Amino acid sequence: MALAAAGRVLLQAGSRLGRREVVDGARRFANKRVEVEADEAAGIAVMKLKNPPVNSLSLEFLTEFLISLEKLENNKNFRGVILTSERPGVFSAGLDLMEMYGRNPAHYAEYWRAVQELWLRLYLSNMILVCAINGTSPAGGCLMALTCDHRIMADNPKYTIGLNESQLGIVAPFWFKDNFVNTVGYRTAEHALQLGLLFPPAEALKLGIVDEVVPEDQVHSKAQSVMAQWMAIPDHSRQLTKNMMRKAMADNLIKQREADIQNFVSFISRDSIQKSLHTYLEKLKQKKG
Ligand SMILES: CC/C=C\C/C=C\C/C=C\C=C\CC(=O)SCCNC(=O)CCNC(=O)[C@H](O)C(C)(C)COP(=O)(O)OP(=O)(O)OC[C@H]1O[C@@H](n2cnc3c(N)ncnc32)[C@H](O)[C@@H]1OP(=O)(O)O
Repeated sequence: MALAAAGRVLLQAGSRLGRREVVDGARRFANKRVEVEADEAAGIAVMKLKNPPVNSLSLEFLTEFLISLEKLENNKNFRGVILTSERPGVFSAGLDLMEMYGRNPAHYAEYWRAVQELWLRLYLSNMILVCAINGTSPAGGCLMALTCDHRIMADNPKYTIGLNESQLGIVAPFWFKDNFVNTVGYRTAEHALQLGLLFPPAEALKLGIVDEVVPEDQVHSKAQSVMAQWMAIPDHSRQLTKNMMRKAMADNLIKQREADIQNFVSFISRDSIQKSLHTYLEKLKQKKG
């Protein structure tokens, strides 16, 4: 119920944005920040993140992404989604720092609800989610990948993935942490989260953050072939199994969703945390100069 209500709010927000949907022969639809190549006959869609320059998860991006995902969820012909970036090199730079810096508490609360919604929708999706990680994927970008059923990363040592929040002076929320612990195990998570480590593909594979590392030009074909394997499993048994594995963790957030929002708002509003974010943003700018 809570999920459905939040979804409606996002849909309303989406229509307020007034984006015109572009339909290309029923096989492709797009809003400004997400491109969907939908092969209804095959039952597979490719969702490409396209929020330049670095696919940060801004409020507008989250709204558009959730609307696109919901369209696919509502069409029973779609059984699988491949998530990837329209801009190879960066899968996603994670949460948009500008949504968490210098804003007011009401904005922080609205933003955090949308971030929660993204995680819940992806984590509990009945569809098969395969992540084709064709670039760097820190923090919230890594979280998106962690919600998927299978992760394939491009074999480029320049790309990294992980939860680096502590390097920014912020803390990965408990549900980021739970998703990570369930993927890599407690000790690895404890170590990586405290240090805010980002891992290149070979190490990410060793730790189980990703399931496969393949040459960069094969990420998409590999994602398609993995999807074909998963599609061969009957939906009902796969979905019931997925739900059995994931429901408890998602319920843990659902039951304390409002408290989590309040925690986030009071944490992110602290002067010391705003100062840390300021320093980090300056560092990002200086890197350029
Ligand atoms: C007690 C606890 C209670 C509650 C929990 C509390 C808090 C939890 C809070 C939050 C959790 C947050 C999770 C996150 O996802 S935080 C985001 C982490 N992301 C990063 O650290 C990535 C930062 N970016 C980079 O490292 C690089 O940009 C890159 C490697 C992704 C890409 O490098 P490039 O060289 O290709 O591009 P840049 O020149 O660096 O960037 C271009 C442009 O984009 C801006 N930018 C980069 N990342 C972000 C971002 N995440 N959000 C907003 N903007 C971003 C960057 O500043 C440049 O802007 P300008 O062109 O200079 O304007």
